[in-house]
Amino acid sequence: MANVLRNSAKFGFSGVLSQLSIHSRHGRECVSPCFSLQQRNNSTSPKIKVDLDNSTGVAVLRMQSPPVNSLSLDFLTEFCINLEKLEMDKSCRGLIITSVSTHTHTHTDTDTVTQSHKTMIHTITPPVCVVSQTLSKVSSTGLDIITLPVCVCVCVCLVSQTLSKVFSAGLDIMEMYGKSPERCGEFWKAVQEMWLKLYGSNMATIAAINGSSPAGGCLMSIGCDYRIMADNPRYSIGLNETQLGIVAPFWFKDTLVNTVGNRAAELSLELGLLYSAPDALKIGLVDQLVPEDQVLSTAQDTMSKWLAVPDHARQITKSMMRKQTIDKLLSNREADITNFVSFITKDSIQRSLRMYLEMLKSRKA
Ligand SMILES: CCCCC/C=C\CCCC/C=C/C(=O)SCCNC(=O)CCNC(=O)[C@H](O)C(C)(C)COP(=O)(O)OP(=O)(O)OC[C@H]1O[C@@H](n2cnc3c(N)ncnc32)[C@H](O)[C@@H]1OP(=O)(O)O
Repeated sequence: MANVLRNSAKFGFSGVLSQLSIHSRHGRECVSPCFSLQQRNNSTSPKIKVDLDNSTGVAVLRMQSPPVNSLSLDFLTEFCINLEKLEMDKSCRGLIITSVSTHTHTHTDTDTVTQSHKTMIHTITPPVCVVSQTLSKVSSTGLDIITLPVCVCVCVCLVSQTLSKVFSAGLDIMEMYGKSPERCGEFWKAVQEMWLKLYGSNMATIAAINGSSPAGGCLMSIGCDYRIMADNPRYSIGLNETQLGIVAPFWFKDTLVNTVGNRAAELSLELGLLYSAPDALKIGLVDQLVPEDQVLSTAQDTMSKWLAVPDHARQITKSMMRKQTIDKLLSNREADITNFVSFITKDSIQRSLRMYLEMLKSRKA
């Protein structure tokens, strides 16, 4: 654990703050007034909202990065900053990780809002000037000209963008597709950092899984001490990397083995299985199923049981269980980054990723 904390110190606040996103994948701007507003609301960053209840010592970290809480470099950086802050806050003993179902984003100055199926104008706060316009836009193929209705809002307006029913869609595939080796290396280092901080956390951690949680989303869940999942037939969870033509790294595999045992992990990884909530419960991938509207309250009740155990005893025991797995990555970090970069930049892997992305989009169409 100490190793983990020492290591994370390298990723100090000033360094990570300077990496904070200015643009999300969806081209939305996060300007500094938005950040300060979030701070007043006890949130520490735009893609993640954290509420620490000082009376219980329990923090709830809500992922709010539409459309699917994918783990981009920006997202991972913010996640690590938040974890680091909570870890250093002696009043925080427990952490619940979940996804919000609605994301509120603040825009300032002149802003263009495109009304798509995932975006709607939620509130417009006066003083505001709304001008209806027609926007001509060249599609990504460069062939079609499409016309979209837009509203141009001057001054301040609040926009609400709905998240899919996901906990997290895992690593942001766009971070692995068509990127330079340097950028891939930077991204992979952030993925490692997220796992090291979470798996090695001194806090008691509970994943309140209120949506689908494939691949990296599953890694985040099994990085916690306990998992409560919504009993919803639409949701699934698992390390499905092989289905994308990619391979789960050894520390993903080790975390899964530590959670469900060797045989279930072997089947699960080789076949790239995504489990329904009841099947995930059966193999021990999650610990408890509850109706969707009770996921967070159950996590809070469960957390009080975890916090009834004296911290030092729980932490030393956790370290004893996880240290070997953590140390294995710590002593192979650079080699793991090199492996990832050379694997992911291969033409054949890039082709697999492209086909997978196309499949995701065509499925929607
Ligand atoms: C031998 C040595 C090995 C060394 C190491 C090497 C290898 C690397 C290992 C890498 C490990 C990788 C881990 C990962 O996490 S990979 C990501 C895996 N994730 C998935 O497979 C999930 C894909 N997504 C879905 O299944 C669904 O989107 C959903 C999460 C179930 C939600 O479904 P739904 O509500 O219907 O939403 P849509 O499918 O319509 O998606 C909305 C938009 O979001 C885009 N999307 C979805 N997932 C991702 C993602 N992971 N990254 C980026 N973008 C994503 C989707 O395309 C839609 O975009 P659009 O609106 O622009 O069309």
